[in-house]
Amino acid sequence: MMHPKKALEARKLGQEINQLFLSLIDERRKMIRGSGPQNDLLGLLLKQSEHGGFTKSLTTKEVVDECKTFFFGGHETTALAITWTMLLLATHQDWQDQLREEIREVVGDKEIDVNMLSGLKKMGWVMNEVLRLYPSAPNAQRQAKADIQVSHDLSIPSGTNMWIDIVGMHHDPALWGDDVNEFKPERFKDNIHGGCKHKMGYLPFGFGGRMCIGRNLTFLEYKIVLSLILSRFSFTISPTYCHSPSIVLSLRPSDGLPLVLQPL
Ligand code: HEM
Repeated sequence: MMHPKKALEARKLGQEINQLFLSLIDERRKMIRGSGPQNDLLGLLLKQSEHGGFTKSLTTKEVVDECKTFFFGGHETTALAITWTMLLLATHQDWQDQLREEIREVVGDKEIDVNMLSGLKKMGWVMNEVLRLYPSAPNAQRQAKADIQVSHDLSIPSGTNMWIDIVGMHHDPALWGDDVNEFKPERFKDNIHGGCKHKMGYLPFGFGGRMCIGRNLTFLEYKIVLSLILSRFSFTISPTYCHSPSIVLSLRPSDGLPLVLQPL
């Protein structure tokens, strides 16, 4: 249970966030009346909230909730994936060089373009490996809708809430082998599961019908941001860095990630 003072603070913060989204929604509604709907996510949600469509209309509270899900689900997860990548590239200069070389080959002197991103293959392996070692979303949740008989001595009663430990699965030597804790992006070279012995053992974006809806956008953002950084700077880890990953909903470095950047 949360300390009452903390609970009060959390409630106040929650209200502030709701208020912030409500004012953004209000502003956007006024804009829509002036210049018509906009086809970004908020524009589409508001169109649905005002005109319904095939399904029922969304209430303003539901629009606020959707905004919160997308904002919190979409922002920090990608930012953390890039953060942990910076750590691993700072401590694995060979991979930093390989990615820079790949960017030179694929992007060259041109401005980066979305059609180039699929050519950044090694960067894709690196992202997969970073999300294996440091999954930004460290667990997924499910509720049993019926009694489940997992094995002869394990049954899960209907209604049980389950936390699926993604960090634990991604660090299980029985699934990955003795080099489980090593940074080896080449695991993903010819294998989308990274060579994991169980096809459900690698789940950075969850699974099934509720799998992360933003995963393709993440790959896009990740590759663009990383290409821009790598083509402008080389970097090493600052001597003040203290390795202390912690789970506060997401998996983050508790004392930040100080780096030493060198312009190229
Ligand atoms: C590295 C980046 C990301 C990671 C690791 C990540 C991970 C996850 C995970 C583990 C889930 C739960 C899936 C499940 O329960 O099976 C999830 C759900 C979700 N994610 Fe992401 N995510 C990322 C980026 C994004 C982005 C960029 C967006 C949107 C802009 C986004 C939007 C969502 C939404 C809306 C859900 C809920 C889907 C639903 O319940 O149907 N995520 N994500």
